[in-house]
Amino acid sequence: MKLAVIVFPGSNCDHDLLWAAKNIANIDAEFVSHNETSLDGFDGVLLPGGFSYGDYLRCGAIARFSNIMDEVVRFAEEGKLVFGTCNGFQILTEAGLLPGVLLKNKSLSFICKTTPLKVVNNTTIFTNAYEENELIHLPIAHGEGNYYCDEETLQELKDNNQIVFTYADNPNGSLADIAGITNKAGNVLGMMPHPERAVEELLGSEDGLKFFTSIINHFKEVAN
Ligand SMILES: NC(=O)CC[C@H](N)C(=O)O
Repeated sequence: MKLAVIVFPGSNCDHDLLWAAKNIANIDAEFVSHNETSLDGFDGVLLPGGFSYGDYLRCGAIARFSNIMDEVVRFAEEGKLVFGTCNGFQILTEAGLLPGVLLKNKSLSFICKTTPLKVVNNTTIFTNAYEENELIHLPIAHGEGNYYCDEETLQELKDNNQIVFTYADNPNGSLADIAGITNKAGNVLGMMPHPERAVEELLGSEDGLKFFTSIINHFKEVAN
């Protein structure tokens, strides 16, 4: 099993994501430039946080047209693992791979802190190692993390069990306290918090480790 970590101009969590996957969780992973046109040889793709293209127009709005995104769309459609954290989540919504949008935080300020979250769906390929409703602590660092969608979409998210993480203490005004959602098929996850920044005691929390363990569990299951 091998994962690609996409590097966009302005990504700043790409090294954190590769470090967490490769050096901490022992998942084979490699950087892939946004300019590449193929993800052959990879089983899943991770979109890191950052300020791709300087957040111009809207966060993720330009990155969504990168060469590699056709392959990310293909992975999503083929049911392969696709994950985006923070700016990665914004790119996934801009690409139409996840419903809704990320608006400016209600406070209009950039928020950088560790925040409590609830794992409301532990049946996904990204969260199977967590307990249902487990309370975890992960860092957030964003200016535009205020999730919004229309009522019909929210109902669909609820009906299909697509809401995966909710904030226990809503920091940014997100609708229904949403911190992370999947697509309908469950193979694409976007979340504003950073599991990759919480994988070592040194970082203040190890609560992100089970995110990577979940992915390993999933691939073990697929292999059997
Ligand atoms: N850490 C990040 O990925 C930040 C995402 C985006 N630049 C924002 O401020 O919302």
